[in-house]
Amino acid sequence: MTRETLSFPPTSIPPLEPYLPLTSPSPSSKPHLTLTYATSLDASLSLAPGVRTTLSGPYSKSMTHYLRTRHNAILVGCTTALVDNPALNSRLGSITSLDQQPRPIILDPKGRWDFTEDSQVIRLAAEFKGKGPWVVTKRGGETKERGELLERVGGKFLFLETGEDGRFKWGDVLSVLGEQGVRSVMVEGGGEVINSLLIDPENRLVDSVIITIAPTWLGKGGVVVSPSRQQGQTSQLKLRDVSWQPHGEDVVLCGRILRS
Ligand SMILES: NC(=O)C1=CN([C@@H]2O[C@H](COP(=O)(O)OP(=O)(O)OC[C@H]3O[C@@H](n4cnc5c(N)ncnc54)[C@H](O)[C@@H]3O)[C@@H](O)[C@H]2O)C=CC1
Ligand SMILES: Nc1nc(O)c(N)c(N[C@@H]2O[C@H](COP(=O)(O)O)[C@@H](O)[C@H]2O)n1
Repeated sequence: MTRETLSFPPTSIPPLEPYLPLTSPSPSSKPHLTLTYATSLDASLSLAPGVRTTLSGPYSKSMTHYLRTRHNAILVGCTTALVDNPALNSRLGSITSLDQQPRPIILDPKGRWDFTEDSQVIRLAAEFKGKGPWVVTKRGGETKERGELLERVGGKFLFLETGEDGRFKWGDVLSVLGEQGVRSVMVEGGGEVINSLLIDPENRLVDSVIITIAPTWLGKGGVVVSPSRQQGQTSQLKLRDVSWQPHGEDVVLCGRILRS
């Protein structure tokens, strides 16, 4: 498939800068986590689970590709990897080396992502247009064949234990990525990934939020961002240091989570 080449105007960078990871972070700190996704006016990420849905217009899309160059890694859940067959690289025309590409990370505790050499992210890594993905799984979620395929394109499996809910603790995910030298990660989705991140009790993991809001309603039945309220919770989950930036017909909301 021929992919487009994008450009992001340098004048659009300064308003984003306060929300982006430091270029020389302390090696001991946890990786900077930017939560970034595109949503409809009714908080949907897609029309339905399994339906890849374009929300970003051309300007906010190029912003996302710029953000991808400013993070060491880009993380999605295995349903997104399965249904979207995403590229997870940056297609900015200004990219000159593989070092500028983010490392794709797929959360896949049960080994559901059935990637082959034709999967976009694998093919692009083989063509040096993206880095080989790291698949975070539970022991038993890997196969020898998939491990070999990942290794051929510079990727690998990373192993973590899950809790009783079958999920990884987000703190463990960030620790294992930190041990691998990742200093910044942008989490793109999908719904389960974002909602599970937002119910973290202390909200100390998300450093900044950059959300593209598209002028459209997707209607009921979509994959919605709406974290479950914790038992007895009466407070709202709010943002601070908020800025709104128009990008074409979309608006980009930047902020940090207000900690209680
Ligand atoms: N508009 C946007 O910016 C984006 C839209 N999407 C859309 O989202 C939809 C997919 O979302 P969902 O169905 O909610 O699936 P998802 O992409 O969040 O993946 C869910 C799976 O990821 C794994 N997972 C999630 N959190 C985990 C955790 N804490 N520990 C361990 N494993 C974890 C589990 O295996 C779970 O079944 C797709 O339709 C996709 O197109 C996805 C990313 C961005
Ligand atoms: N920023 C943004 N806008 C949209 O309209 C989207 N549908 C998404 N989806 C996310 O981007 C991934 C696709 O990436 P590639 O273009 O294939 O590299 C998709 O899997 C979602 O994570 N994002």
